[in-house]
Amino acid sequence: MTLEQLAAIVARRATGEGEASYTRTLLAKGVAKCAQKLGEEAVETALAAVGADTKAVISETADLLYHLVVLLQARGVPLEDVYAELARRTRQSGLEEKASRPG
Ligand SMILES: N=c1c2ncn([C@@H]3O[C@H](COP(=O)(O)OP(=O)(O)OP(=O)(O)O)[C@@H](O)[C@H]3O)c2ncn1[C@@H]1O[C@H](COP(=O)(O)O)[C@@H](O)[C@H]1O
Repeated sequence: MTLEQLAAIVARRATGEGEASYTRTLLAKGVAKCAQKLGEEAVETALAAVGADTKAVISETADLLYHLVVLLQARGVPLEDVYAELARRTRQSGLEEKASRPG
């Protein structure tokens, strides 16, 4: 499952009718609740990262990424815009690398 696939599922949950969905319930609570959940999952991921249980790191990271995608949906920010920002930074750091190389 990629972030794009997850974002597509989350977007469908946001607009779709039908059976109960954790995602739809969370989105209905608004941006502040989604942000709070993201913060909680970030702390849980950080705590897992300094522990010994690698499976916990993976599981908490999956929770974190899911809640990040939900928050972006709640704020109306497309994943593509985040990718574009990452790409912009990559180009910049590439130029800096070249500029700092001797010769
Ligand atoms: N990846 C996830 C995912 N990761 C975590 N979670 C849910 O996130 C919740 C977080 O657990 P917590 O104990 O922190 O939260 P809680 O106490 O239940 O809720 P709060 O009262 O704190 O808000 C759990 O209910 C998890 O099931 C997820 N729920 C959904 N997805 C994806 O979203 C898709 C749509 O899911 P539904 O909206 O449930 O259909 C699924 O097919 C998955 O791909």
